[in-house]
Amino acid sequence: MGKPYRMIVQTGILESAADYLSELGRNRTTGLVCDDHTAALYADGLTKRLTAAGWHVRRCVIPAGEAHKTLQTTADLWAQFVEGGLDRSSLVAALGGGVVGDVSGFAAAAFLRGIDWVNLPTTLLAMVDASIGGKTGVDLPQGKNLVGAFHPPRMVLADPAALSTLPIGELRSGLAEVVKHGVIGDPALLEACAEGLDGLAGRWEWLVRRAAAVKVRVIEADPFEQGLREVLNFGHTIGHALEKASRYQIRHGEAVAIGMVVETRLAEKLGIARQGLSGQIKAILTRLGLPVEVPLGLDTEEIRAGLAVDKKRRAGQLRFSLPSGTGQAGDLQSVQAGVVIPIEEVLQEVCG
Ligand SMILES: NC(=O)c1ccc[n+]([C@@H]2O[C@H](COP(=O)([O-])OP(=O)(O)OC[C@H]3O[C@@H](n4cnc5c(N)ncnc54)[C@H](O)[C@@H]3O)[C@@H](O)[C@H]2O)c1
Ligand SMILES: O=C(O)C(=O)C[C@@H](O)[C@H](O)[C@H](O)COP(=O)(O)O
Ligand SMILES: [Zn+2]
Repeated sequence: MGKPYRMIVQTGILESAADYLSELGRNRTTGLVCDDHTAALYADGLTKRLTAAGWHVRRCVIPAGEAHKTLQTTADLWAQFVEGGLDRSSLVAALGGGVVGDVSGFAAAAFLRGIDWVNLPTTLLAMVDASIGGKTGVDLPQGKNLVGAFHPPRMVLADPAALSTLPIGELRSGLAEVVKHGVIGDPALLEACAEGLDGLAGRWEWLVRRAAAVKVRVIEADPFEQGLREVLNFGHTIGHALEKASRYQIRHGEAVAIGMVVETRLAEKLGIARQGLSGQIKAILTRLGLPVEVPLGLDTEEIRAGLAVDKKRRAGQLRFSLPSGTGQAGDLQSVQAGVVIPIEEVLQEVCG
């Protein structure tokens, strides 16, 4: 296990990020990694405050979007780190969503054989999921997240105030992972999500804390995915294949939403899930405005190719993390990992 690190969820915390980061050492250089959008929205304020606190800030901007979660973007970042004079005492600070976090963390993991980084998540998805647990990495043309490293951040500061500028489609995408965490281990999250977006107004800090807490429980028990952590992949075996087959036109959370419904139908057919569970999950996702059906027009062979490279496979067999019911508070037993299903059966369910 890496060094323990703090995650703080607090509205307005980005305003005092410099104070928190200074706990990790002073007068250091930070490579502040943002994408086009977070650079325009949040980088100036943060740079000013970090500079006032004695940090030397080198801003490194990457293009926004999953299509840029690549080795090329990582190589561009490494070049910016060198030009910016980053050394082994420097700190990479990822200011953005899951894409910025995954690429920055991976760049930090390999730069000079590994330097510290912190995560300042600005999307709901990154606050409740991507910023936690140290999975970093990039996509290859062959599939999602195929290259990466476990490299936990030194600190995570999540500021729900940043959600005020987040486009609604991105907010919905993050809610899919909240629903996933609800199924894994917190019925209160599912009840809140069943109220729809209007019912969540004014409750974002509560929601982020509660959803993040489920992931924290899982990764504390199994940081390097030796077993239990695979439950966090519920919806992802199919979700990742759909993302790739859509050339990343489907957002990660949207693909996971569809993946959770289809994978729960498979669980019902296998007798793992009680009948009606897929309908219950589908109703909550629909209420949140998330897609629940595989879009027409995706190429079956592309989906097959995406499934075939899933990282949970063993000896050529696809393994799924499937729910039996919805989680009980304090219990992480509702999703069963390692369920083997033949690819033709899966494609039949996905493509009809
Ligand atoms: N490492 C992990 O454990 C983990 C977990 C879940 C997901 N992921 C990965 O995370 C990625 C998805 O993350 P995401 O949904 O945050 O996507 P993203 O990083 O692409 O962000 C979505 C969009 O929102 C913009 N944005 C970010 N913050 C904003 C703000 N506050 N206001 C306005 N716009 C803002 C971004 O520029 C981008 O256009 C996927 O690559 C997925 O594989 C990783
Ligand atoms: O942290 C995990 O473990 C997860 O599975 C969380 C997922 O939501 C996330 O999308 C993750 O990036 C998937 O990891 P992968 O190992 O399937 O690439
Ligand atoms: Zn995910």
